[in-house]
Amino acid sequence: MFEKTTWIKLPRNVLVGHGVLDDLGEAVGELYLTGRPLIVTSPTPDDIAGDRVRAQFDDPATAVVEEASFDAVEELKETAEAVDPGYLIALGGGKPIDIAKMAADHLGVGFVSVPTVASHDGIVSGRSSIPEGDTRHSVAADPPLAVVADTTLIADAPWRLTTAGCADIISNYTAVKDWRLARRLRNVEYSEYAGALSEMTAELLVENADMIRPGLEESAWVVVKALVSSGVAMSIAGSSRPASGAEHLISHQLDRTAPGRALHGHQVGVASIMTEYLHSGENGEWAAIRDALAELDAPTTAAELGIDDAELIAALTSAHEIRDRYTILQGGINEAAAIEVATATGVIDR
Ligand SMILES: NC(=O)C1=CN([C@@H]2O[C@H](COP(=O)(O)OP(=O)(O)OC[C@H]3O[C@@H](n4cnc5c(N)ncnc54)[C@H](OP(=O)(O)O)[C@@H]3O)[C@@H](O)[C@H]2O)C=CC1
Ligand SMILES: O=C(CO)COP(=O)(O)O
Ligand SMILES: [Zn+2]
Repeated sequence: MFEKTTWIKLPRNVLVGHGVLDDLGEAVGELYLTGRPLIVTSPTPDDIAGDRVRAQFDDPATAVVEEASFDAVEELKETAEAVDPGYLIALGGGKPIDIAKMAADHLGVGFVSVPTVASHDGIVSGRSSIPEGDTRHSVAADPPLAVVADTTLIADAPWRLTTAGCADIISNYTAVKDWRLARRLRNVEYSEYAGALSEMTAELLVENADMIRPGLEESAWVVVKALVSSGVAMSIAGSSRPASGAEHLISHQLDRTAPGRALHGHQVGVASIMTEYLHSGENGEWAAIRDALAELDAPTTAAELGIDDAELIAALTSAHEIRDRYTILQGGINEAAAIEVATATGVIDR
C-alpha cells in the first residue's frame, strides 16, 4: 500500500545566463504570483543589484538582513506582517536565501531565488541551514518557485566564493559514501536517483575543472548548473543527505568553534579529503579529491582555511556530536586517529 506523500518539490523556472537579472520580472510574471514582492537581501547584493531588481516590480518592499539566524527569520516575518507581500525574492548569497526560504515557508508564500554568488548548493535546495547555539538545523522548507542566476553578476563576484561552490560540489563524493554506509548499517532510506545525480554532478564539475577560471562567465555557468543539480538531488532525497555527510559535520563544528574563518564550501572540501581517507584508506581517492580542489584554487589544508592544527583536530573528534546523522564518524574518532588522518592527507603538517 502506497502512502500519499509529496515526493519531489522543484523550481518551475530556472534561468541561468548572461544578463538574466533583467528578465526577473518576466520570469516572476510567468508564475502568476499576485501581490507585492518583498525583496530579502544583504548589504552587498543590495548595492550591486537591488535597484535593478526593484525597477522591475510595482511597489516592491526591501528587507536587508545582516546574519543567518532564527532571530533574523522572526524579524523578517515581522517585516512581512507590515508589508503583506504576495511572495519573497531572495537576492544574494546563502544568508538572505536561507532566511527568505524559511520565512516564506512559515508565511505560506512562495519565493524566488536570485543568487549573486555561486558559493554553495543551498541556492536551489529545499533546505535551510541555520545555526543555533551549539547545533545547526537543516530545516526542510519549500524550494524556490524559480531561480534566476545572472552569470555576468556571478562571474564578477569574488573568485573565492565560486571556488567555495565548487568545493561544496566536490564534497558530494564523500557525502554519498556516508549515505550508502548509513543505508548498509542503519537501513537509512536511500535514493538511487538522488545518489547517482549527486555523484554525477561532482564528476562533471571535476571533468570541466579546466574551464572554471576567475572572471569567466562560462565558469559561472558550469558552477551554477552543478549547484542547481546538487540542489535537485537534495529535493529528490527530501534531505541534504546526497550533499552532506561527515565532511559537513566537521565544517558545521568549525562554524561553531572558529566562526567566520573560512567559507562553508572550503571547509567541507578540506574535510572531504580526510573523510575519503577514512572511508577508503591510503589507496583511496583522497589524493584525487585534494588535487581536484587544488586545481580549482580551493584550499586543501587547515592552514589555508586559517584554522590551526588543534582547532582542526578538535572539530574532527567532536563532529559526530553535532547532529544525529550516521556517517563514517559515527561514535567519534579519537585524537590519535584524527592526527593520523589529518597528517597522512597533508591537511596538517607535523
Ligand atoms: N541551505 C543550504 O543548503 C546551505 C546553506 N548554507 C548557509 O549559507 C550561508 C553562507 O553562504 P554564503 O553565500 O557564503 O553567504 P553570504 O550570503 O554571507 O555571502 C557571502 C559574502 O558574499 C557577499 N556577496 C554576495 N553577493 C556578492 C557579489 N555579487 N559580489 C561580492 N560580494 C557578494 C556577501 O555580502 P554581505 O556581507 O553584504 O551579505 C557576503 O559577505 C551560511 O549561513 C550557511 O549556513 C551553506 C550551505 C548550504
Ligand atoms: O551544505 C549543505 C549541502 O551542501 C546542506 O547541508 P546541511 O544539511 O548539513 O546543512
Ligand atoms: Zn554544503
